[in-house]
Amino acid sequence: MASSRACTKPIIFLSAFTKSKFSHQYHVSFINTTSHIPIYPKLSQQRSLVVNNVLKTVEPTESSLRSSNSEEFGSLGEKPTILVSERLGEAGLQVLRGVGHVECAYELSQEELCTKISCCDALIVRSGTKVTREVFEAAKGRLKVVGRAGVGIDNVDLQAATEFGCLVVNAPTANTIAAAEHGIALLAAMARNVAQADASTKAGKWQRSKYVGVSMVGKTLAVMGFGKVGSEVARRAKGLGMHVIAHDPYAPADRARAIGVDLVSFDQAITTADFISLHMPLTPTTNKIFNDNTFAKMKKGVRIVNVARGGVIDEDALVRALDSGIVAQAALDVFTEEPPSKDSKLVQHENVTVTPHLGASTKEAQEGVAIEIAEAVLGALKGELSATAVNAPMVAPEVLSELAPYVVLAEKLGRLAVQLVCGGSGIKSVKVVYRSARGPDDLDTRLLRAMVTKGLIEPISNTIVNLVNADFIAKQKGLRISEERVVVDSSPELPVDSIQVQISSVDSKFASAVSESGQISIDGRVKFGEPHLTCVGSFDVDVSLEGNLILCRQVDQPGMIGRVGNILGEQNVNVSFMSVGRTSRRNKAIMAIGVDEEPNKEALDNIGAVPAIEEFVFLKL
Ligand SMILES: NC(=O)c1ccc[n+]([C@@H]2O[C@H](COP(=O)([O-])OP(=O)(O)OC[C@H]3O[C@@H](n4cnc5c(N)ncnc54)[C@H](O)[C@@H]3O)[C@@H](O)[C@H]2O)c1
Ligand SMILES: O=C(O)[C@H](O)COP(=O)(O)O
Repeated sequence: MASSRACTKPIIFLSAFTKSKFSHQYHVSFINTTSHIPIYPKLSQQRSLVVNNVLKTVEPTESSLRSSNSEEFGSLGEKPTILVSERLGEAGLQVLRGVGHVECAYELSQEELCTKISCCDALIVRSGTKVTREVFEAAKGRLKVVGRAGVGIDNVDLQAATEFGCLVVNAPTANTIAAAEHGIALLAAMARNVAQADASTKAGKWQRSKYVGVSMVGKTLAVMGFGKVGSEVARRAKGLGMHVIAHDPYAPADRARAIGVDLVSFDQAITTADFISLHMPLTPTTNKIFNDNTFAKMKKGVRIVNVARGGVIDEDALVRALDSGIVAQAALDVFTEEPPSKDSKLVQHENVTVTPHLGASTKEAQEGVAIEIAEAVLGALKGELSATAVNAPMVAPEVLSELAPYVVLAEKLGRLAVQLVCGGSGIKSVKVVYRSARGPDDLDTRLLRAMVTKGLIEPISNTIVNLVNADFIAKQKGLRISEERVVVDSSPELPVDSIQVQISSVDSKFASAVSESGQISIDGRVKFGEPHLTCVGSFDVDVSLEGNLILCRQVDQPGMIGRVGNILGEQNVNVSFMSVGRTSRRNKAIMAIGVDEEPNKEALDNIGAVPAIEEFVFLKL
């Protein structure tokens, strides 16, 4: 049950002081697209790409991206700088050049990369650039996004990226077919000794009996990793008349069945296969998963293709397995170390066919990957979160779209709440209570939690918080953020009825913000699409959260509004909203005053000097 109480006390809303609700300072709009998931939280704020939460609505079609210009990054003040450290298709470069300064600098040493990165907002890499923790450190907070023009992100230190609040996006679909075709090319080339026979013939020999191959039809192929590439390889191998089995602990059996493939256990796959094709990512679990033990279980004379990642094979063990004849042949596109050393026994082995990581290297795939990554990177630079983000939670576009105004509310409540704390950095425990008519499983609060966290942390530190690093930063600062869902009887059309932020075990600068249960507590809701503060401690208020806010507690008596209004007016401070919440007639009241400008010390002193005012606080939104 909710520990929070309902705000039931009367509210006096002073429309005479109210500016048009449309003259707000904050605008939020979202981009709805199937290829990009927009993200609100000023992902790139540390580089001032999105100031005052302004995001522009654009149609993120390919054509609009092509025609887009740096105005979409208007708040950056200048075009973003994008470093492309490996060759990228021209179409993608053109998309990038339409909006940013694009520097293509290939084969950089780690030192050179670290030097350049401090001047870059985005970095685009393929598999050849190691984006290590040192690179993120050297970026000094400027790097907002790393775009991996391809699938595998094992060359990017994701943990470091997350800690530095840097989004990592990849382009996971455009090279699938190219990789699958290369897998099949290697399979067939290996089975028929194409590479070896080619070299021998070019050397003037005519060795027809030496290069007798093996047939593929009717043979069992084990596809290890039944994802995008694996399933396309399986489909093609079926077309070659092979019997295809697959191992993938996470793949749905019905997807495999649909293309006539049986999902089997790891051991079943490797013990029964004549050919094994590797298509799993390199992870701590798959690292050297093919080793002396696993080779020993394989059928003698098995043939192995690897277009996934070199690291999934213990390469020394593979040499031993080739020498002993357990593995008859291998065809490898990828290596633990790339490029492999010139005297690599594996590369030089006569039963091994090698290519230099060419799986994704078709013209078509590279153009597709380049466009895919350019769109994802530009989206991230605009404050959107690409659907291909790999170190941030995925939030469905429709969820984001309906949460848009609540996201603003959540950040502002966090921002207000922390300013109510004496010495804000001592906060340890925060609770966010969401009141909603929807069932607990029908509201994704990760984005809201991230924004409350952002609001809580940013005013009291120089850390920039976004959806990528919010949970990490909170944990790092020892801030425990718990969430509570309260089902209320309101419209299920609205995702959230109200949000309450409670901070416990702290003293407040404004004692009236402390609720009866002892925590600093503020509530807000979205009204007319705009965030409003609706409750402070035990007092109901109703003030639009824009500009800045003065909260005063006074003895409820006539003339208070006029007196404070006059003081502010004399200092040319424009009052945008006023609202008074009171406990009972002529008793205690809280006056919430929205002001466009920051009042000077004299104005604040004068407000404090009004005899009926018992306490007040100025809060920056
Ligand atoms: N050589 C190249 O140029 C090239 C090109 C594209 C992709 N790749 C690599 O191929 C691999 C697959 O790419 P994809 O696009 O199909 O990725 P994907 O994510 O679509 O598929 C990977 C599959 O591996 C499965 N998997 C994870 N752990 C596993 C395990 N322990 N055992 C078996 N399966 C496991 C996953 O469930 C997933 O279905 C990646 O390593 C990628 O980097 C290489
Ligand atoms: O993971 C990938 O996408 C492939 O390995 C392709 O890598 P590349 O972009 O370096 O060719």
